Amino acid sequence: MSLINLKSAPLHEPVRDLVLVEADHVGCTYSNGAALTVALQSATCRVLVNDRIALVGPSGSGKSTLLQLLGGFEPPTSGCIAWPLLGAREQLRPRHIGFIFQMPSLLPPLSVIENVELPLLLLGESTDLARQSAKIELERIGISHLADKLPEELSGGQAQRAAVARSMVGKPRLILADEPTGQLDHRTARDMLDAMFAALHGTGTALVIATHDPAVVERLEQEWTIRNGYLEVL
Ligand SMILES: Nc1ncnc2c1ncn2[C@@H]1O[C@H](COP(=O)(O)OP(=O)(O)OP(=O)(O)O)[C@@H](O)[C@H]1O
Repeated sequence: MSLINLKSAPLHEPVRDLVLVEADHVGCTYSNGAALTVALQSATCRVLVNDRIALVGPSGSGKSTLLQLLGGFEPPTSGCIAWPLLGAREQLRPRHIGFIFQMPSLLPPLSVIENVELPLLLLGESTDLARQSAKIELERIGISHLADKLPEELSGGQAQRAAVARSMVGKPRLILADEPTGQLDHRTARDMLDAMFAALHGTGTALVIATHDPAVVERLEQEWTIRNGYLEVL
């Protein structure tokens, strides 16, 4: 459970010291030529160290959009987002924020272990250390046996577990996951969440998971709901 109900809490110390990301009346409108889609409207929320948050809502309600804004992929079209503990938007990934995409996102020419070690290599880690860390992460997520496979040789669920390992290998302080269990059967989903929670235990790393799965929601401590682009933070 979050230490404090932050929706209304004033930003006094020590609350300020715990804020990984905060969105203040954030909106996002996509424009494709003359067509405008308002995906998110005036969303206000904060993620603290150690939070475990489920982001729920109907398909098309704006969950992915909010996660991508919190992950700093794009600036919002209105409102402000800040990452007080993490730094500027350009420096967030992969060092501070791990992101698990809804769609398959492994690089096709690289093996599973090469995909998983890549964030560390991009951060300047030595090849030996990166390989060692990637092996440990694959073990944690239970897919060591897939290390040398190419993405095209994986099932959707196996590819998603590799993406989870990749998101965690750099020990980010915030993990944003877009439907990470969407392609997994119940047992595999449960095992993967067990592995994620075990790996995150005691690290302070916060987790926000967009999901339609009630079994995932009940394992998290807070629930945010989006409907038609409007976010409700309980
Ligand atoms: N790149 C884009 N260009 C235009 N419209 C977009 C784009 N991305 C999303 N949208 C629209 O923004 C709205 C919110 O989409 P979003 O993907 O955030 O919803 P979601 O809640 O994550 O849906 P789902 O549960 O199906 O993944 C939808 O109407 C969608 O069609």
